Amino acid sequence: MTSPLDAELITRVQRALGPALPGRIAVALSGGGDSVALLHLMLRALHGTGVQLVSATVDHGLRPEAAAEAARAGRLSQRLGVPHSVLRWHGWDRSGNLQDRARQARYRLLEDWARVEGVGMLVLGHTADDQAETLLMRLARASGPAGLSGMRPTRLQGGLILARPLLEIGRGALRDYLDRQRLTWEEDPSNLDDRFARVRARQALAGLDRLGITPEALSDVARNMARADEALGWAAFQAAGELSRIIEGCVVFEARAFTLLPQEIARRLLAGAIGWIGGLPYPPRRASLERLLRDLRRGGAGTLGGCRIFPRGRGDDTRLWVSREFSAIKDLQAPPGGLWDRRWRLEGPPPPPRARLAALGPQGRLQCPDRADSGLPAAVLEACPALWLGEEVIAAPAAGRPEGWQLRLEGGDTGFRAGLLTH
Ligand SMILES: Nc1ncnc2c1ncn2[C@@H]1O[C@H](COP(=O)(O)OP(=O)(O)OP(=O)(O)O)[C@@H](O)[C@H]1O
Repeated sequence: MTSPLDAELITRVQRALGPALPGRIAVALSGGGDSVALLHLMLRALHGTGVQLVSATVDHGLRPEAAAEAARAGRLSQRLGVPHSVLRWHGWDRSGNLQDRARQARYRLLEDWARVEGVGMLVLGHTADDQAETLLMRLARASGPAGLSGMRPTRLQGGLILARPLLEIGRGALRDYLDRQRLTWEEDPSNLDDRFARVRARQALAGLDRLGITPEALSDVARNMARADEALGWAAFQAAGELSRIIEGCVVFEARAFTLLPQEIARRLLAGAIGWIGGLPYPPRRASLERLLRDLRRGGAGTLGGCRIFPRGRGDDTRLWVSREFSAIKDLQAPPGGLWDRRWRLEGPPPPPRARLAALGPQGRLQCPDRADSGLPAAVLEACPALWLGEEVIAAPAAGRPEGWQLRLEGGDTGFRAGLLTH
């Protein structure tokens, strides 16, 4: 018999998973209470669907008892009829922040394993309490709507769906479930270590309850913010369609219309353009972007994230260019057929031996007598790729010297606009 409390949890998990399920789903099983509850609830939520469940535990090899814990998690999984794998991390080279490195390694190991196993969805045991702690930590960083959206319930990562079906369920309800099912779990000692911001956030949350700031309320805030963030992304996408063009890999805005945009939309467009051109792993910081926007609104220029941002033209014809910054790529080289600056290829006849791709730069620009015909600003030309042999430019298609060569933007020029929807 399924109790009403259990039935409600199962329904909430089913609703979070959605109707379109892949043939194989994997549970990231740390062995802690949340993911043990997740494994058990997934089994019941998927009963009768024909979906095959598997699980894996990452042994980071950082605590002596970790291997035994992973083995215990494995035995529990097998006992429930769910095939289990242990994934070992050997990679810490004592550089960087251990927690961060371990987390990145964990996600990578789990994702790689899931792909090999033919898994379409990997589920993680983050709860409403984890979400609330994340939100508190982001408040401390004065995040905007994107940051305050917290962790997303689902995310597509290289063809694999990462899902968090417990994200709106409190840890307390899960502990009660574990007790009712007589399931046992491991306590992670780092959960009590208040050197970690997350642990301090958890302790602070206990005091906020009296104000009605509960994990559930914060998790609702995250959901509301996610919707607002999505709408802002959509508005930025629309605005980009109306007032931007891609020219030689630069994003070019109509300056007047750009300065009339709401600040948040202008900030997103600028962050999107800089992210796309500069290939940054993280968007530029909000404060730097706002400073730059203020300068641009006054007719100024600036550099940020390996890009140069400047106005050109007069009156209503003024355009705002976001271009690669020459000094950020001046030492970058690639073989002629290779990818240069992550996004450019030069296609053409067989190149002479020892030819190389590099930025045209100020020296190269002077070797292109027809450069003015391109109508491109000097800063743009200097940051464009050219084919060099020693000190000589042998082709620079953007600067009026194609010599049978063509520049191609890897992935086309839709990346800028598409990125506005996903960030
Ligand atoms: N060692 C592990 N092996 C397998 N899955 C794990 C492991 N550690 C964590 N997970 C998965 O990640 C979920 C969240 O755990 P935890 O909050 O410790 O991880 P995290 O990835 O560090 O979270 P965050 O990204 O919020 O820092 C767990 O419920 C579980 O599904």
